[in-house]
Amino acid sequence: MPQIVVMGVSGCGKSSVGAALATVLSGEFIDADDYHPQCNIDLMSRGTPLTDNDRVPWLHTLQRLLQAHSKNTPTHYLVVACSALKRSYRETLQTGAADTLFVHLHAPYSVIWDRLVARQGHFAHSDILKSQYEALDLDHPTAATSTTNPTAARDGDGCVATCTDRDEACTDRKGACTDRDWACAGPGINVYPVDVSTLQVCEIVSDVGQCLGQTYGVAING
Ligand SMILES: Nc1ncnc2c1ncn2[C@@H]1O[C@H](COP(=O)(O)OP(=O)(O)O)[C@@H](O)[C@H]1O
Ligand SMILES: O=C(O)[C@H](O)[C@@H](O)[C@H](O)[C@H](O)COP(=O)(O)O
Repeated sequence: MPQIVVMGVSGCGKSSVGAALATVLSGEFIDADDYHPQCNIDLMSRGTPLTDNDRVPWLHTLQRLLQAHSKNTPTHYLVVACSALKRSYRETLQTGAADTLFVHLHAPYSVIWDRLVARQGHFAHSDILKSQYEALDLDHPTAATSTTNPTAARDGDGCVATCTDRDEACTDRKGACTDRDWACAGPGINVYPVDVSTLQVCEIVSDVGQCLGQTYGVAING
């Protein structure tokens, strides 16, 4: 069974969805938040965004975990909640774990902002959210494009450039690629976009779980 990385900006629901998805898949769950060095936690607690350099050791730790899982041809899924904001980060995570799939939880800025402000007991300060959207480097289409966020708006246009490629690239894995299937975000990177604006966690898990079930022929629990 492959590795599933649940990705997106801080507050999009990675931990909630990732943990629930691992449960219905009878898989293992890892929260990338638990692998940040203390210096990164200190920065984010103060509302200071991480840089590429800050993220490198953290991403390599996660990459080793994904690689170890992939190499052992496991009989269970590994679900990792990790922001994976940039394409280069996703490529790092997939190094040595080419069968890793990504589920991108996305919503307009205002939706996520409200959730972050309401969230209790997390080290990340809501002030990092703007930088998270700015860092988000998407190369796959998403339905939601926020009018308040120029990065997201640009991604909507980016769909035109990527749709043709992803149709072909998906053929290897599934033989077909529709908007409801795993979208290919470039060679070797498969992304499944989910608009989390209105869906509850259980609905998101059901949606992703069904897609996985169709792709891998494995029934999900619940
Ligand atoms: N689909 C959803 N609908 C409503 N609230 C959600 C949803 N997913 C997560 N939340 C809430 O939003 C907040 C952020 O979710 P969390 O899982 O911590 O996100 P992340 O791990 O991406 O930072 C939490 O308070 C969580 O309960
Ligand atoms: O790359 C980063 O800047 C961080 O990893 C960030 O994306 C992540 O989201 C934080 O760890 C906050 O944690 P939550 O995403 O759980 O809010």
